[in-house]
Amino acid sequence: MAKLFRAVIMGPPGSGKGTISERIAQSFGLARLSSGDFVRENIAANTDAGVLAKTYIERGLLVPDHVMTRLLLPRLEEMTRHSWLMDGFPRTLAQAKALNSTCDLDLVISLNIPYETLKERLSDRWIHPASGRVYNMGFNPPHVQGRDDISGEPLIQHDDDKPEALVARLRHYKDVAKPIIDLYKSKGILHTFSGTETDRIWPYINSLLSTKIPSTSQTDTQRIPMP
Ligand SMILES: Nc1ncnc2c1ncn2[C@@H]1O[C@H](COP(=O)(O)OP(=O)(O)OP(=O)(O)O)[C@@H](O)[C@H]1O
Ligand SMILES: Nc1nc2c(ncn2[C@H]2C[C@H](O)[C@@H](COP(=O)(O)OP(=O)(O)O)O2)c(=O)[nH]1
Repeated sequence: MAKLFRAVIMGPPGSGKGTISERIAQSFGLARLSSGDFVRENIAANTDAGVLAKTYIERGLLVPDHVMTRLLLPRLEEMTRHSWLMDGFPRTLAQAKALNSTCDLDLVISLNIPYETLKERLSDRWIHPASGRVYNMGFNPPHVQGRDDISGEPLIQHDDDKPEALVARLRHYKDVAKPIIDLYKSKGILHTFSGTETDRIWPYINSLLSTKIPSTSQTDTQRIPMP
């Protein structure tokens, strides 16, 4: 069996984590894991952690570390035979340390995107809440305006994607991400990509991963469902 590969993608809101994760999953056969999807699935399934998480999300807060780790780490432990890419976790140093004690990461991708670019993208971001599919009216519009391509269901916009909420979100990201980035830098696994366009960043990520994942089985591409 090819060596397993574990990676994390980090970046401020709107930096392209979801878009790039999708490309990586498709090109390299990694399972794509999203902490936001896990949270939403747990809320939908009414699990204890989901019920607790909902009380924070409804108030626009991050879910506390102990809830996130309780939710995610058991899932990662089940994935001993999968290569994966995680989007949205860790978001705090405590989460990074908890992840560290569960598995050895091979690589961390950090996206460094200018503020003006983030603002433009997020004001144009529409989401299909059930699947997490993301659209941008300029970059990747849905086939039918306001409707998800696969299900035909309505798309929504998050309140916290509005410009007035964005400054605070970005400041918060910078504060909490810095120690995590420093940690991964010191481990020698951090790779930072800067730019204003995903299509221009992607070839660099693609060629880096081509050197790191020479022969993963291409059969694992999937969004992992809840048990
Ligand atoms: N690692 C985490 N730690 C704490 N809360 C989390 C974490 N991941 C997700 N959440 C909670 O779930 C919500 C949805 O997460 P998700 O990553 O889908 O969206 P987001 O916060 O809008 O991120 P982005 O804009 O960067 O895509 C978050 O706003 C937060 O409340
Ligand atoms: N105009 C433009 N929009 C882009 C580009 N890359 C991604 N987008 C869009 C897709 C989304 O609507 C929005 C944010 O991207 P995302 O992948 O959801 O980011 P993230 O919040 O998961 O980090 O920006 C890009 O390169 N140009």
